[in-house]
Amino acid sequence: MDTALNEPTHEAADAVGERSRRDIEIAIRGLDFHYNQHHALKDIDLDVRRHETTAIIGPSGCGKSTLLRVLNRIYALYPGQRATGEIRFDGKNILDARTDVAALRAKVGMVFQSPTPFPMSVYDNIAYGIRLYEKLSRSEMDGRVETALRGAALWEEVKDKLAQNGQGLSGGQQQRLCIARAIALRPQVLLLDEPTSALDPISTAKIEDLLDNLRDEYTIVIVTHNMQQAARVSQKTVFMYLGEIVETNATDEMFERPKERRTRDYITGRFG
Ligand SMILES: Nc1ncnc2c1ncn2[C@@H]1O[C@H](COP(=O)(O)OP(=O)(O)OP(=O)(O)O)[C@@H](O)[C@H]1O
Repeated sequence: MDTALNEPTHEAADAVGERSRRDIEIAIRGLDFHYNQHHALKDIDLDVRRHETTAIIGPSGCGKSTLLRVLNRIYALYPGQRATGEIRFDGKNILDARTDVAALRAKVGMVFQSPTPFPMSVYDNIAYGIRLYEKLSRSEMDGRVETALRGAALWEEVKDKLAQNGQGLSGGQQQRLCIARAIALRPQVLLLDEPTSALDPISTAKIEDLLDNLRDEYTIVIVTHNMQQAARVSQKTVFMYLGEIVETNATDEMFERPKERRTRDYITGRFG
């Protein structure tokens, strides 16, 4: 009797299942990716949890950037690149041919390895993308630009230089400008492909702090070669090797008690 009383009811178990489904921002199932004949991602299954930072690590060429590029379908700009399987986001499979790719890219923003500000003013770097999607008054736009720059921890450094060319900022400031540009569109997900690899340690620390704050509002997926960085910024880590996911785990677990020998070898620097 006691046991029966202590066992969770089906309703309770369903409620837990429902809650954990709601916590998943992106559910990837059976994802394969080809660059023409090259099979770069093989049968990937992964849940990306909401308001968490997921780090993707693994040796060069294992498919980290490819996986990131599939999540906002940026690959679709290139002929010969194709993805099959399912990536469920916002209740739809984004690989479906009917997906509105422009709307998807507004919801799933991307920041690249090298800072890529547009050759225009700091202000217009932010306003440009917003204007593609929304018609705002000048004062509304001013507010959105300021909010985005504050969100990227850049406002104090550029508030008196909004008319200056964005390409004239320091490398670290340019990368935060790119983050501001992405969050100005109010995305749900931010994808970052080695965002600090071109930056000095102080700029890197600023971006890492920023990522910690951004997690309150966004779901973040970051590709990094730097294992200390993965350990510092993420809650979940994915280790990839030769186009497959070898291991996915809570970041602390992954670095303290890797389950797979290949993960252990990689994080202890035996290959990669
Ligand atoms: N445009 C392309 N055409 C053909 N093959 C490609 C292309 N881009 C990447 N690949 C191949 O796909 C595989 C995965 O590449 P990807 O860039 O995703 O790896 P990665 O883990 O991000 O590597 P790195 O850490 O060096 O950036 C590699 O074998 C790579 O050579």
